[in-house]
Amino acid sequence: MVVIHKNDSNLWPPQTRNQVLEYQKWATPLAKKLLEVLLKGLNVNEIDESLEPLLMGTMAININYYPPCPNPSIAIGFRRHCDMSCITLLLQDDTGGLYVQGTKGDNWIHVNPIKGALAVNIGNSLQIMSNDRYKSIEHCVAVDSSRARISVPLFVNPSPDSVIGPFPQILKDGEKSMYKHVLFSDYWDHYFSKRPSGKASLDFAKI
Ligand SMILES: O=C(O)CCC(=O)C(=O)O
Ligand SMILES: [Fe+2]
Repeated sequence: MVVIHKNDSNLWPPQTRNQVLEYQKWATPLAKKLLEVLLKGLNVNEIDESLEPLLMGTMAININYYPPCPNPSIAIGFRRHCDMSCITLLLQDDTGGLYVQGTKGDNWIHVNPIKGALAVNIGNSLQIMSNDRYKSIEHCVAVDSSRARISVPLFVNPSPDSVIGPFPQILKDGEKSMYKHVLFSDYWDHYFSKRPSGKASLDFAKI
């Protein structure tokens, strides 16, 4: 697994660096457009220079490889979790194996791979900023007994020095804030040190 953000593109092995950077370049305006559509629903009409670091200040791309597993019933490819991002654009091959939690929280739904399509997940940061109007999606990955799988998530994250909390536009009419304002890098450190399962990863910011 390799992580890329603004200034560390040199960490990518030369064999994949150009393709990864090209993909990131292609996906950035798409991510912005998707965020703009989502933010319109929160009465935020434009992602201007002041909002850009908050919503998409850090882009990270992972390449996940899941080898075939002889006994999938006792193994997991990726444990249940919510991403820390605002949104995640997920490219997957045709093996399948990604499951998302249904809205009632009691059933797993398989995300069938569709050629040429990206799955778009809401992450914890957008749930916090939207004061729960948008819900981060809990997901996990099962392994296959005979086929390998590759997925390429692009995480659209706040910059580490962003302070995230519900947008003032949402709270202006007296709506109760569900979250405190937290420094994204503190939240990130907590998430990766404790690895909280599923939706419990929102507790750090909950009031
Ligand atoms: O492999 C996948 O489809 C999902 C991977 C994932 O959830 C992640 O990297 O956060
Ligand atoms: Fe994920």
